[in-house]
Amino acid sequence: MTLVLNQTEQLTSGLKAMGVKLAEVQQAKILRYLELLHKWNKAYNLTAVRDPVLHVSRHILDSLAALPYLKGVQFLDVGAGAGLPGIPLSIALPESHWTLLDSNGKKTRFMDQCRMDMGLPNLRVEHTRIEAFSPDVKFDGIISRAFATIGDMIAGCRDLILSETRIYALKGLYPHDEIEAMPADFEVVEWHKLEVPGCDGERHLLIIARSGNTGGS
Ligand SMILES: C[S@@+](CC[C@H](N)C(=O)[O-])C[C@H]1O[C@@H](n2cnc3c(N)ncnc32)[C@H](O)[C@@H]1O
Repeated sequence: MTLVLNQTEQLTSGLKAMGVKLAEVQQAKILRYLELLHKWNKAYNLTAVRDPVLHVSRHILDSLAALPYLKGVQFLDVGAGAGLPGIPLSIALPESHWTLLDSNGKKTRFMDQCRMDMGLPNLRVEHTRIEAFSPDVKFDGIISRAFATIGDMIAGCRDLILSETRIYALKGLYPHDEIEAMPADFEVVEWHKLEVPGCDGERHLLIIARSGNTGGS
């Protein structure tokens, strides 16, 4: 009970500090996700962050920090693991559609369990390697956190990246080397330094697109 209260308070104050408004039902879904993550992490090793007190800042608020910069309605989270950042973002953006993909069956089963338990009709889970994925939709945005270098992410997703697709890469330190090594037909169109309550260290969001895509909608 104490745990839930702590997480509730942390979530409420974190969202307020970030200027993110979520309805009560959305906040309840996020708290239920935290509960499931804590429960199944013990058995399935879903995230290296073991302390549930840190899950709010390191996982939920960190994921939601990308919220103001997302454009479009159809998103793919590559290497979503336990559902990050895709699950918090799909809860915050119920009108958009989210495909959460991972090659690890334990993790996709967990995400599917969350989808059913929490009632997330805008979420779809794919158990496959990104290189083998052939979707039946076009993505406006492809997002990842802690998945791969920018170059490897582009290589894995290349066939899914249309001229108007934006790639969102959540990073710790500013990835100078990765940007330098990026394929020549891609460019960084936006860079945002993120403030995440409760997270020490730097957080960056790089928005990348095929050259010539300014991201206007
Ligand atoms: C370090 S975890 C990050 C998970 C999550 N995005 C997060 O921030 O907590 C990287 C994930 O990428 C997945 N992965 C690695 N290579 C992949 C590939 N080629 N296709 C799909 N998933 C992959 C792994 O199974 C793992 O769950």
